[in-house]
Parts: sequence; C-alpha cells; structure tokens
Amino acid sequence: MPISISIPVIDISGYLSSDPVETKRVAAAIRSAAIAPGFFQVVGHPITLDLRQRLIAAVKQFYSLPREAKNKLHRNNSTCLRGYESVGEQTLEEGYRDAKEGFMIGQELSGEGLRFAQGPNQWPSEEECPGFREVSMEYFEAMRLFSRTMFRIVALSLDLEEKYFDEFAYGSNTVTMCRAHRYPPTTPEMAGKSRGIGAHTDFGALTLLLQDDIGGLEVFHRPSETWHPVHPVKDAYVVNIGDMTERWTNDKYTSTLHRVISPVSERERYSIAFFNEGLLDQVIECIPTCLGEGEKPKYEPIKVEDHLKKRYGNSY
Ligand SMILES: O=C(O)CCC(=O)C(=O)O
Ligand SMILES: [Fe+2]
Repeated sequence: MPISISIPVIDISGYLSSDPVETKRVAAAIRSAAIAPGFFQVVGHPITLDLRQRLIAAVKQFYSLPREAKNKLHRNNSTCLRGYESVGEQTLEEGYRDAKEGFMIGQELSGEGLRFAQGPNQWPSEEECPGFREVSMEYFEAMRLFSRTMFRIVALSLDLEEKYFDEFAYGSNTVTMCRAHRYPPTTPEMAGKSRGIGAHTDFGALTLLLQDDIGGLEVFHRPSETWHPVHPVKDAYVVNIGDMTERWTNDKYTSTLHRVISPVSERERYSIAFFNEGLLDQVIECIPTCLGEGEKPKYEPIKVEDHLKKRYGNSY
C-alpha cells in the first residue's frame, strides 16, 4: 500500500475571534500537525486576498526585469543576506543547485551596532518597478503580525503562556526574513534530475509560505522514505516547523525535510516564504513543558546567532 500523508488544513478564525472552544480545538490541531508531519496549511488567517494579489503581481513584475537590473541588487552586495540570487546560487541538497531565483528582504535597519542578518534592504528604483518596495514592506509588516499570532497558538499548543514567544517573534530586534521565489518550468525528463529547491529543513523556528496554484512542494516521510506533495489550497498559508522549534521541543515537534520540484508546466511557479529566525542573543534550549518524566534534553543549548550563521553559511 502506498503511504499517503495528510497535511491538515486548519482554520484559525475561531482563535482570532477569541472563541474559547475553538481556541482549544485550533491549538490541539496545531499540536498534532506539528508533531507529524511538521507541516500544515492555515486558512481563516488575517492576510487579505487583496494584499496577496498585489504582492504576487509586484513580485512577477520584479522578476520580469532584465537580468542586469536584478544583478545590480545581488545579495553579494549586501552585508545582511538581502537582495537577489539567480538560478543555481544556493545549494540546499548535495548534488543539486537550486533552479530558483530568489529575492530576500528583511527589517529595514541602518546605523550603528548592526549584527548578523540586520541592515538595509536593496530595492529596484520606482521607475523600474513601481510600488514594489511599498507593497513588499506592507506585506512584511503584515506577516510579522501574522507570525506573532501563529506563535501564540504554538505557545498554547505547548501548554505555555500565550505570549511566551512574543519577544522572539515580534521584538524590535528579532530577525525575520521574507524571500520571494520564481521557479522556472522544466521538462518532464529534467524534472526528476533537478530541484527548484533541494531537500532541506528550515533553519529558523516557523516558516509561513504563500504558494501559487502550480504545486511542486514536497515533504519527506521519514519512516517510509517517500516524498509527498503539499497540494496548493486556495487562500492557505503553508506553515512548517523549523529546526529551532525542533530543538526547543526536544524533537516533539518535527522540522520536516522538504523540497520543491521544478514545475512541469507552461508557467513559472511563484512562492513567498516568511522565515521567523528569532532573537540573535536568545539561547535555544529545551522548553520545560517539553521534557517528559525521566527524559533528558537531546540538544546542547545554542545561541540563535551561531545557529543561523552556520546554516546560512553552509548553503551558499
Ligand atoms: O517555494 C516553496 O514552496 C518552498 C520554499 C522553501 O522551502 C524555502 O524557501 O525554505
Ligand atoms: Fe524551506
């Protein structure tokens, strides 16, 4: 019997309207999905269709710029991982160069005392790409808030105080990164031999992904060593547990291996990932409610900054 994996679709609107019964249900559903498969899709969220459509339109406009215009914004010019990467620059799975283009933004910071992943964004000019900067930052701020909401539900799911992760998710110094991707289509023959994004786990704590209707994202089922599609669901965000949450929860919540197969399609695929990387000075160690009777923490405490430097460093 072939294994089939269900990626649950969870409606969080009852939590947002403070319904106590729904809040319990939503927290329990997220707990169960975070244990396995480590991925779920969220509907009833606060990101409007209008904002999502305006963002996707702006991202398409950005990627249709000439190569030279995009290369002027190359991430190699940035001290803080911001900007453009062309096809083949990142390797997340040994033996495969990612066949995606990416454009990374983060919190707009300047001045003294900037640290890892902190600093200014790089933007195309208004003439080249009108409105791109504005809608990107509007989206970024909306996603910071949405992430705080998701962390509050995760906190409840772990029997923690609701605001336990607020500073990590939403503090003024916290690192959050948003990367838009374009995946070029491929032929059926090449699809199996290339990767849109090679197999990896996410470095941070929680990722919120907006994908279009093309498909290609797959998650790995460890027990059977098989790959399973995360089918696009209208209006949904794909949310997945990252490595930091796996460490925090002593492996109770799972940071699942995933990849993107280049689309076998006439059309490109677009996706926008929002990464919650956290507070650089925070030490990630087993959360007390995640340690059962007689269990020991499986991981050494690690500082967020050290963890991120290592993971980003290894992938380029
Ligand atoms: O584009 C996607 O569907 C997934 C992207 C992803 O896994 C990542 O950027 O970490
Ligand atoms: Fe990922």
